[in-house]
Amino acid sequence: MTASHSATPSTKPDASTFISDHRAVDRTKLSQMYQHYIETKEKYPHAMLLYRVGDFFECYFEDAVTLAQQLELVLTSKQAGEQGRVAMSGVPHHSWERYATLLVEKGYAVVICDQVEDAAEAAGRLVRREITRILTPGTLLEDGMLKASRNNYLAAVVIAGEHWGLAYADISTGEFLTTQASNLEHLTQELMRLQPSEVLIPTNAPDLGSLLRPGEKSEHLPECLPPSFCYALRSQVPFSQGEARAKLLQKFKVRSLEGLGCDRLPLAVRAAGGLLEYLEDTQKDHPVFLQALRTYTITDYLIVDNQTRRNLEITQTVRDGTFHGSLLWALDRTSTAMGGRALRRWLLQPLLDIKGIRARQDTIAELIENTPLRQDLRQLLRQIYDLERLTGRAGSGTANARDLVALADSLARLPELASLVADTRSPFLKALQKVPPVLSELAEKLHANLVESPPIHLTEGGLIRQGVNSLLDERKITVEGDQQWIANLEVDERAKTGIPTLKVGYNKTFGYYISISRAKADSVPSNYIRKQTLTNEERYITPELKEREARILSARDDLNQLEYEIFTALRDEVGTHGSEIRILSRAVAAADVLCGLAELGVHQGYCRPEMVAGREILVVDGRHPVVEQSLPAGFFVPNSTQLGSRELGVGSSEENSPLPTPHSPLPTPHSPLPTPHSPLPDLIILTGPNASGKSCYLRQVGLIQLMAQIGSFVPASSAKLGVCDRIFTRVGAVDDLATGQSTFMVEMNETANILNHATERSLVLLDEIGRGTATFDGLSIAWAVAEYLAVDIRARTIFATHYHELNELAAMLPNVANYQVTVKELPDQIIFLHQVQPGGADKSYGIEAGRLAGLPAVVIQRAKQVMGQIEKHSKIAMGLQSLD
Ligand SMILES: Nc1ncnc2c1ncn2[C@@H]1O[C@H](COP(=O)(O)OP(=O)(O)OP(=O)(O)O)[C@@H](O)[C@H]1O
Repeated sequence: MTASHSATPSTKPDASTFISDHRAVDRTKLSQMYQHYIETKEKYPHAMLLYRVGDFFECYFEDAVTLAQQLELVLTSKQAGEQGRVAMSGVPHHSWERYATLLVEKGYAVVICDQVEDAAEAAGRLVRREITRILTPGTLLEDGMLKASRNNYLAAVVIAGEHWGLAYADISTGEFLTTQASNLEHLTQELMRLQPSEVLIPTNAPDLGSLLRPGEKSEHLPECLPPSFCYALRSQVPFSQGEARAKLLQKFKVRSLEGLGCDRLPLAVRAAGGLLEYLEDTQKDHPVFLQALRTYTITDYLIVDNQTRRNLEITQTVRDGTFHGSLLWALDRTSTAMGGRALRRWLLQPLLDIKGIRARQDTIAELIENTPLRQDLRQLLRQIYDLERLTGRAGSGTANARDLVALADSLARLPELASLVADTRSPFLKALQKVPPVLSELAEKLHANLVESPPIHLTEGGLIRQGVNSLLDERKITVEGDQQWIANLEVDERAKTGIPTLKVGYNKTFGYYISISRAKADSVPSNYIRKQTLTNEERYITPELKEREARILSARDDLNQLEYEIFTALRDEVGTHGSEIRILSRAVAAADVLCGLAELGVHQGYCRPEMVAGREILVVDGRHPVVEQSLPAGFFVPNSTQLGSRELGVGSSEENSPLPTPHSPLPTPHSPLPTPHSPLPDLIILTGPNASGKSCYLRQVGLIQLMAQIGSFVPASSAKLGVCDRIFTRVGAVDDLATGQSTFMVEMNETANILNHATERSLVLLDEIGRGTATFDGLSIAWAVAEYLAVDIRARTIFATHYHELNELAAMLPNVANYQVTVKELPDQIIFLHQVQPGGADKSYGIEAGRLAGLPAVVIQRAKQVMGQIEKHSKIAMGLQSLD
């Protein structure tokens, strides 16, 4: 590697000494290669062009500057003909994938222009180069560029007023879905759920084809699209109804879109068609194999907005964004990459349909009951590689021989899986029984053709077994014979010359040679022709050796070419079975998720929740699934929950005593605590000292509900749960500096969103409201919000607060109850019991918490004095008292 290519931090070069703008050059003065570079670059003005020159991929002009800056490489220059020096930066050819991945992760599209012939073949003329790959964040296939545990989505969006269409595909797994809905907020939420790597938007922007990197602003980016994604600006044409429809009909070889479920969804069709066109445009040489388009409806699933997903730490923690400590981390016992991705999808899209939930529960129950089946399945699943992605790579012609061997190994396991589940009742497991015989035959064929551990490179031979192809075998015998001749040559020549250190060697530049130490150089035979002199040795050739070499090299090239052809035919054959393999992959993924959940249920002592159509959330001895796993066994204190049992408008008149109308004068006090026979509350005011466990309890209830709606068993001794339509959370906000919003404004926006969208079927979890403003304002808002949720909406709500005044609501509203997290107060310390019990706390122990945190004693003393005074003269307390 030359210094100019080394991956060391860039130093600031003197830009006046070279040209870094390709438009500023006189092309006629550039040497031929640079002319070709510019021609190629102009076809892909918005991508980084990596151009193969010998052992490096190089960038010139502005791309060189970007490459050096983004990847901290040295920026240097290169003589480009009479024109002078141009900016240059480069990376070693064997590690281009690593550098391309980094660029793609930073939101760049990368075009690979490779040499497609040997420099020697070109013999003086310009080496032939071609575009071999176009990489954009949403169209990756390469193993090393994708995260095994998550899908890599390419999305396309079409917006028409308040209506929108969204299509998305993972080209590595073949998933392709589309939907249409109204309300742009839902579009934002859907994109946040998917976290696409790239989003296509049709625009009239002048710089079509460009890729906006995350955070990059553009007037062409509609406001409802979150700035955190990469956006590709595309022409409107492929997103038009006519073009898009035609593209879909042609791709899926159907006469109407009815079968795909989107014939009446014009925006969904336009988005899907535009996405297909993009794939054709960027993946010319790597045809993308997609499964039939599926149409879905966002309201068929539990809506968990982004805020709630974050607060409940479903896929990553709030504190540091890590996977470790998230719900997914706590639940994932899957054995395959496909199962891991499916579990993530399930968690991000829980069900509303009780039947669907119960079907998953039934399978988990069966797998829990049948321990041998569960264990055997898990054991076998561990031996199955990523069939979805291996098939995708085979279909697009990017799979190597190791991929095909892994695929064959996995396909060969499918009949074993099928026989394991022969007696199952579960439709999920039954799906594994249907292994088309053609797939077993394919596995056999791949095993019979490919060697057990083939090399990564496809053009250097060593891929195909003996006996597969007679021509190949013949050529192998010739090459082996020639190699033996070379091996014998060393022995013969040593004997002839009497030089025991004589060796026969090979290198790429000189081919085969005879090497003799310089000390013996005088005694070489006369037919030796000296070729190279090194410090300690002389290298020779003989006419005979060269003749043999030509034969060997040409035979070897032929051999390698034939092996490559046999290999690509096999790979294409795998591609033709893509659909069958992917159908089974999905079955394997679902079985794996359910097996993992069963395993988890057994080891963590989870129960099967009874899913009902009503509104109740009844949990006996519930636990937080993540905190429980982070604490030593037995340390977590279980707590029960009873919320919202009454069906609205149903039941006895006694049970359904009318609630006060919104904002009517507050009613007279009611019994503050629910007795076993009294109706269960819709809203719980939860008080308790700092760090007693309020937040943990809130989240526990939300997580149990969410787990139940993916069909999982839950951490509790028993549970009866009505299906929720949405889960909302509001948890201590942080300043949103990016949008310039204060803590309080973020909090109010989130609260407004909840009050505007929650229904009596929703679960609302509020962790403090109104703390970011003056005490009176905060308390008043908290009171009004609680009242609105309990009276106007009647959403099932847990409201954790340090405003003990809210406890008075329970005395006035029949569907509000007070609970507290208890502590034991000793003379010089507080013991956290983490028990949630009926009743309201009357103390916060905030000053005590300050003492424990190390505030100076005088400050603590003074704080106690001030508190005494406030309590004595508290207008808040007086005001509320007067409501009685
Ligand atoms: N049920 C429980 N069993 C055991 N430990 C618990 C339980 N609940 C909470 N904890 C522990 O107590 C710690 C504090 O809990 P949490 O953050 O929920 O308190 P909090 O009442 O919300 O505090 P604050 O009012 O200061 O926000 C947690 O980190 C957790 O480790």
